[in-house]
Amino acid sequence: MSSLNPRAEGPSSPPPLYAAVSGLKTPPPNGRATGLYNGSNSVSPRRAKGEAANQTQCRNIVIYGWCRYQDRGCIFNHDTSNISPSKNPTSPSQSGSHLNADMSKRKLNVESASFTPGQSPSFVNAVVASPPQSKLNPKVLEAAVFTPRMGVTSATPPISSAPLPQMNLNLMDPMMQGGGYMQQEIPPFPNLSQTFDGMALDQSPMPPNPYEYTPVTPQQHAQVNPYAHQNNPTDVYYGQQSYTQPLQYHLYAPLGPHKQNLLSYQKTVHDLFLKDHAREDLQKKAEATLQTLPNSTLPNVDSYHTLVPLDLHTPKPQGKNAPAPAPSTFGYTSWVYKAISSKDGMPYILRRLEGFRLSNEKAIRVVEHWKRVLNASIVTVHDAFTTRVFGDNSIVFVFDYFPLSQTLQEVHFGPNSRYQNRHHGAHQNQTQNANTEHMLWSYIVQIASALKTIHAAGLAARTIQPNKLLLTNKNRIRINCCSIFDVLHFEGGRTLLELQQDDYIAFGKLILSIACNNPHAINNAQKSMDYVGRTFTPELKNFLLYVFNGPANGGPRTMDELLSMVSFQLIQNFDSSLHQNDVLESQLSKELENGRLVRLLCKFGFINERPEFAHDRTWSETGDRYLIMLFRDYVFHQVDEAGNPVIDMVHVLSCLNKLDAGTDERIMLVSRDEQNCLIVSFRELKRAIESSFSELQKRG
Ligand SMILES: Nc1ncnc2c1ncn2[C@@H]1O[C@H](COP(=O)(O)OP(=O)(O)OP(=O)(O)O)[C@@H](O)[C@H]1O
Repeated sequence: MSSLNPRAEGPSSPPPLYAAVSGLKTPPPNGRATGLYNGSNSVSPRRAKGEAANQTQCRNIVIYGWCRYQDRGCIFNHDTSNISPSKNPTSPSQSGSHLNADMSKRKLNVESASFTPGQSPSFVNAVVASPPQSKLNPKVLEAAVFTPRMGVTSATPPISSAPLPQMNLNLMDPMMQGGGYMQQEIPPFPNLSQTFDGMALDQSPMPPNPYEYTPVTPQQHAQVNPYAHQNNPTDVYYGQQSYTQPLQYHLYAPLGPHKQNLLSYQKTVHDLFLKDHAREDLQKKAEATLQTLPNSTLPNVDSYHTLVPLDLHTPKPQGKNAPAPAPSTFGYTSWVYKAISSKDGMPYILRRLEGFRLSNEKAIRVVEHWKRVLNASIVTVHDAFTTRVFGDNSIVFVFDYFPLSQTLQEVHFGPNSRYQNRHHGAHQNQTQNANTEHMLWSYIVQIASALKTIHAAGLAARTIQPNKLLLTNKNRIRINCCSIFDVLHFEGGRTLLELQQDDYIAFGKLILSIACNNPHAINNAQKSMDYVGRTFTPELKNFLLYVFNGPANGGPRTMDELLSMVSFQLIQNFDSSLHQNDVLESQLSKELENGRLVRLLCKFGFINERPEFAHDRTWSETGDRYLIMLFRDYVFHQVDEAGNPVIDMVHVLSCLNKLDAGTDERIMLVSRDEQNCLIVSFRELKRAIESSFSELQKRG
């Protein structure tokens, strides 16, 4: 992979309080490395033949100035007197901003060795803790941290009892630290086994040894899979259970179902977001919901305003002398409006029946019963009232609104139906038949579920017909206009049992007509049933025979009997809907954090390049702003070795997510003139952005 350098112009040398590190390896390609450097010379320096171990300088002393194993069996020499102060990174004399004066001679260039992610933490420890102008052999800097082999294992005290190096989380405060990032004791890898909710930190013993060196074979180098969890302490992002990182719920997690033809670590940008067709569908629905009618003369009705007529395909009378329109299913001219409720701001459907006079007050109270009937396959009715705002006596029913829904009449038998070319008895291939049957069973299960609820509530649907079933999504239907017939025919004189039995027959007629793709299939019932028998499975025919003829014993049809007949289909439909749920949840998870990222980008935008503060030293030259500027380059302005812009959305998203999560992963920021490098964690960057933003707010 090619090495990437930020552009060689723009923000150059940092303000002095940031100590720089020069002569480092090039930054990670695309900055996406999640691990730490493991240079090519990462093997431990060997002792000269014959040299006693206790004569060999302990490498932890050389690098860190101390060895945590000194009193616990480390067999190497811990005498610090022969180490020059310049080699001791904790020496105050070496800290501070003046370090960067000499040390940026070696520029980064494309010849620099590339960064290899996922390795030992030694590199950053070494680099951050060691002043670059020291006389240390660079190989020492690059060497893996040395872990002494303990003499007698059984006598070794548990690691947890050893004092851990003191952590100072206030890494960014140059006053406190006297040297910016250079002087920081790198906190050990988070020890603790954190509970899953990320709240309680378990301070129990046995933290992992942060300095442990895990050898990596060349083969492993070649096959580094950034998503693999190898129980390696450097895998802080991909193996979180084992570590005490706060739970990284800010990061996008790859929920299934997944594409099979990609390698396990490959992703496309589209994989990170909602599928295009789902987005388009939702956007169209949102647009339809918000649609208004320009220059509308429609009145406000009760507490509903912004009426938009929806049943435009049905010709309606225009003007006083226009001929009377054909009565609707309900025997009255019917109007369907989308309207917004001023009570809750939600869209609803108002179905107005023109010229209806309510003769019995009790009739409209039936709607109260219906309001309590809740089923996913029923369009819920919310209210009913009479009104004269249209200049006549009208009754209005209020229903849930499902944007861009169509009736089954329109979908299967309308002029624009995609099923219109299939005529009754026309030859269809096996796949088409299987698809049609799948759809029919889906309809059957949903209607049966709705009828079960309705009948159990002591009501009858009375509107099982193609123009009163709404298709609100693929194969997703709902019974519409429930309650209307109950109000209109309140004193109809028919028993509940009769009405419920009628529901079964209407159910059968609907399924038969869709199966035969003919709205009048029932007119030639025998021929239609023969067609169903030839084309579909025997279960479908048996279902139709049951709803048309009733049980063999001549008794009334019951929902329980019907449901037991279709139980296998119920299970299959349930399974499909669970799959669908999984798909939707996976889609949802992709959009989960978008708002968060937009907020983060807004903060970036507010902070960066503020011309009015360009000459304000307290704003433009303090460390935070410089750091944020370099980070902006790191995220957005990467170039390849030929100087071409690298447009890598995944890199941007991954950086922003880690930034917002404030992870401890460190990255190297390089000034545009390549004179200065900073090694900084996302946690520090997050703190810088937060403090800059709050300072901006104070000034605002
Ligand atoms: N609850 C609803 N949510 C969204 N749109 C609806 C709803 N109810 C009806 N519609 C829309 O109104 C249109 C007309 O519905 P309607 O029930 O009046 O059908 P119709 O074929 O005109 O029946 P009728 O002959 O009884 O008037 C439907 O195509 C649908 O787009």
